[in-house]
Order: sequence, then C-alpha cells, then structure tokens
Amino acid sequence: MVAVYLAFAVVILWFGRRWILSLLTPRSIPGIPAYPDPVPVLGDIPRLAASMKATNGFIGFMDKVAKDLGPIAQVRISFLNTMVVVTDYQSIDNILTKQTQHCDRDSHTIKAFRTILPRALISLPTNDMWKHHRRIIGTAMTSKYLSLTTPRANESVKELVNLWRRKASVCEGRAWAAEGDMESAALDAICGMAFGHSWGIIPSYSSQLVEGEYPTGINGEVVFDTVRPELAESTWAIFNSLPTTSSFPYILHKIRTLSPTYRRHARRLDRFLDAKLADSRARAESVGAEVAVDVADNTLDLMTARQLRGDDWMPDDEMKDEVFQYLVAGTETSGCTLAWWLKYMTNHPEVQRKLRKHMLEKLPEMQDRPPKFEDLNATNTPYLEAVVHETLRLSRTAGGYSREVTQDVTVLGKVIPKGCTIIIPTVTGLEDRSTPVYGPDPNALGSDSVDPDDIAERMDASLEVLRPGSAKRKVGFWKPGSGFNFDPERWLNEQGHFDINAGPSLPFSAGQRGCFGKNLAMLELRFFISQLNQTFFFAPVSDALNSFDMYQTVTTHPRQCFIRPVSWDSDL
Ligand code: HEM
Repeated sequence: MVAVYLAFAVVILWFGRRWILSLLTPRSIPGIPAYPDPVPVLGDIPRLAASMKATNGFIGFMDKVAKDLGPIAQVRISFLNTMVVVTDYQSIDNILTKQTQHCDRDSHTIKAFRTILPRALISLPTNDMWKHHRRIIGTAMTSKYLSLTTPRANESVKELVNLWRRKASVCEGRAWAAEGDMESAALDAICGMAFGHSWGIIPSYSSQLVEGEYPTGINGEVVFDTVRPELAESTWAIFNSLPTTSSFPYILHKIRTLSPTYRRHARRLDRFLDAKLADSRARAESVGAEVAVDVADNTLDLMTARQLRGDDWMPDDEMKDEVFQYLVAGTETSGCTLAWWLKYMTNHPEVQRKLRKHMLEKLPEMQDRPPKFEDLNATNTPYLEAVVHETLRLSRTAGGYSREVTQDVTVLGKVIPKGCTIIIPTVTGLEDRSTPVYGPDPNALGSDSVDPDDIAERMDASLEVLRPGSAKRKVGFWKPGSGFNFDPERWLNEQGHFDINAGPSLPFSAGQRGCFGKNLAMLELRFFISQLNQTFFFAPVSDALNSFDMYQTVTTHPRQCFIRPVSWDSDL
C-alpha cells in the first residue's frame, strides 16, 4: 500500500513540477531591481522574516525596498506572486486612475475581507456586482446626504467632549490613553451615519466613570477600566478576526468561526442588522418610496427606500454587508487618524493656537452652535483643511495598498506581466522617490544584502526612464528632507489658500477602487478636529508617554497616544 502512495506522490511531483517550481521561485521581471537577490526559496525565508521584523512589518519592509532600490523594485518571495513596489507619484496616479483595465483590487485583499464581508464593495473585484453596489450606495457620499448626516457626527463629538471633561477632572492634570476613546467615538459617529443612531459607546463610558481613585500605570498615566457595550464588543471581535496577514485567510478564518464566542458575536450583530433593516423598511413603507428616498438621513434608509422604489434592488444580505462595511472600513481608519492628530497637537502647541484663532476668525458662529456641513471646507477654513491633510499624510493610516495586474501593464518603461501584484506604500507622501534630489541610503537593508554602489546605479537607471518626455507632473514636490515633519503650512500657498496639489499624498488611494468613504472620513475629521480644538488645549505629556513608535494591524497605530486636555484658559 505504501508503495502505491509513494508511486502516486512521485507521479504528482513529476507532473506538477513546473507548478511547484513556480511557487518556490516566483517569476523575475527583467530590468527591475530586485530584493532579495537571489530569489528567496525556502532557505532564505528566515532571512526575509528577520528583515521584515527589523523594518516593523510588511509595509515597513516595502518602504525599505523602495528606499534602497528606487521608484520601481520587485520582491520575489516563495509562494507569493511577484510583487512590484512602485513609489513614483506620477506612476502611482497613472496606475490607480488610468490603468484600471489592467489593474484591479488584488485577490489577497479580496480573500481576506470576504471572510467577514462576503458581498460588500471592499471584497469584490471590479465586476457588475461591484458596479451595482457602488451605484446604489454611492449616493450616500454626495454632499446632500452627508449634510443630512452631519448632526450625527456632531452628537458624537459632543459626547466625547463630555467624557474627556469628566476624565480630566478625575485625572487632575495626569495623562490617559486616548486611542480607545477616539475609535469608540468614530464608531458611534459611523453607526449614526450608517443606520441612523449611535451605539452610545462614549455615553456608556461616561456613565461608568465614578468619583475616586483609578489605578496609575508605570509612567504615571491614569488607567480607566471602562468596558464596551455588547454590540460594540461584538463589532470589535469581528474586526479582529480579519485575517489580513495570513497567506491562507479562508482556512484561518474558518478555524476562528468554530469558536462559540465568535459565533455568539456574529449572531448578535446579525440579529441587530436584521432588526434595523426591518425598522428601516417599515419607515419607508409608511411614507412611500419617493418621500423615503428624499428624507433618508442614513445609508440603510437610503438603500431600503431605493429598493422599495424598485429602481435599485439589492438582496437583504448584500445590504447588511454594505452597512456593516461602513463600520469595518470606517472605524479603525478614522479613529486611528484622529489618534495621530492628538499626538501631533500634543507636540505642536503653536499649531493648536493657530487653528483655534483661525476657526474663531473664520467661523465665530461656532461659539454658539456646532458647525454645519457647508461651514467646513478648503475655501472657508483653509488652515483646518491643511491640518487635516497634514495629519492624513504623516500618519499613514493606510501603510499602503495594492493592485493585481490583470493585463500586462507598463510602469516607468518596464512591462509588469499579468499575475503580478503592484504594492503602493504611502511613504511616497513622506519621501518622494521620484524627487530628483533624492539619494540612496547606503545603510538600508544591511550591507550584506545590497551593495550601495549597485543601488546608486540602479536608481539612476530607474530615474533615467522617468525624466525624458515624461508627462508634466500635476503635484509639486515637498522640500527635500522635510517630509517627516508635521507642518500644515506646506499645504498653503502664499495667499494662504489651500492647495491640494502642493505635494504628494494619497492617504485614501485614488481612482475607482480608491476609498469609497473618503468624503465621509473627511467630514468626520473636520468636525472632530475643529470642535476638539475649540474646546481643549492638549497639554504636553512626559517623554515616557510620548513615543512615536508605531505598530500595524489593518491600519498604522501609534504605540502611545496619551493626552492631557485642559481648557484654553487653564494655566497648566
Ligand atoms: C481616515 C479614514 C480613512 C482612510 C485613511 C481610508 C483609506 C482607505 C484606503 C487606502 C482604501 C483602499 C483603496 C485602494 O485599494 O486603492 C480604502 C478603501 C475603502 N474604504 Fe476607506 N478610508 C478611511 C475611511 C473610510 C470610511 C469612513 C469609510 C466608510 C464608508 C470607508 C470605506 C471604504 C470602502 C468601502 C473601501 C473599499 C472601496 C472599494 O473597494 O471599492 N473608508 N480606504
């Protein structure tokens, strides 16, 4: 019997040898500098793992590859498609906005998100179903609908302000960790926009606060032990089960779903969404489809009203996925960006003062009422816009994104064949690889792996392709060496007007598969930042609580986000 199995295995190996070899040694693209060189087959994997660890994970590693090898580089790792790292701004813009027939959402991202959102935009290739969904929910990102949902964002800001006032009085000048509050406030706001009311996470934290002593952490910070309400807890449990870093997302997720805890959380959310859908449908039926479409002030109401009108039908399961996608795609991203903003403010008192003065001058009404949708934009409040864009640029909430090459495509004069994955690290917004004065870093990736002279030569060769006859670049360059500084002024021209094309930054990606929720995210950021800034001065925190180290989940988080908010007239 053993002999039969052995013979069978030999036959499989013989006929499958090409396939096995292709898994071990992904294809090499001629003319594009490569790391690691030679291709890592199994024996090189520990070396590769060490490089990734040293560079703070996958995106940090891709940043390093770009830094060493220039605006186009390839990474070949056994069992993965050949990855082409592109960090030339003009080419990125071209890939995302013009080469959409050649480059689509990559299959790894689709497989990972499909585990928790089987039929939502983020986990669909650009097919008819994606277009249908996009047409239906796209309306929710228009100014009309965003303006109707603005009161929900304002409610969440107000609740956060109340919570922080109470925490500040408990802390008496000591700091506390704020990212959890920020993400919860973002989730409250996004729930309001997705299905009409917040989950009240922040009010629940407020109600749990009691007068008296709270424990102190090792660096003198106050530690609050508030717990999340059940629905929020279930949402986080599902977020955290997202297998983004696994090579076998489906299997890993299937194993997770076997746990009774996971199933309890999934059932709770499903029951909630069913109930919301039924409420929404009853509301639409009671006023009639036409009126319902017109008065919808959240995405679920909008979808059910359009379904009732009969022009845009979507099955219930797909509607539930789309609404839950708001929570998955919109919470950690917005919360984490706002957490970075808190850090920048804590370290830049001059920016806080300038922003407050700017808002008082441009919108004195804010003293008496919360801002309206049309109050906050690049024309009315340019310095606020600059602070928001600078936060998005520097925080790199999305460390990068990718595209799968579906038809051969030419980038910087090199043909990238079908089947490869293009990786776009957002480091381009910090250190533009196509800046003519940019030079190679001889210490990068370790002297044993890449010869600095070789790097210089390869970079020059890559840039050579860029220069002659290349289309005029539509965005400017950041001043060399300034990319890592927090400096909102870089977005303003001499007249003080906001200039979106001042320099490279693509926090939301671009093109048809760029961030669907960009307008909603911008609304949230403008409303949270302007109102928190008007209410609080974020006083400096001790060095022990002020590290700028980061870690990555789906987004890039600060390891420490501690705040000491005080009122503007405080003498702290
Ligand atoms: C600061 C906040 C946010 C950032 C930095 C951000 C960033 C991104 C990025 C980089 C992508 C990938 C684009 C690509 O692959 O080219 C994306 C996709 C997406 N985002 Fe956001 N996002 C944010 C907030 C939101 C919010 C509030 C929503 C709520 C609806 C949202 C919904 C989505 C969806 C649905 C997709 C997938 C679109 C598609 O595949 O067609 N995002 N986002």
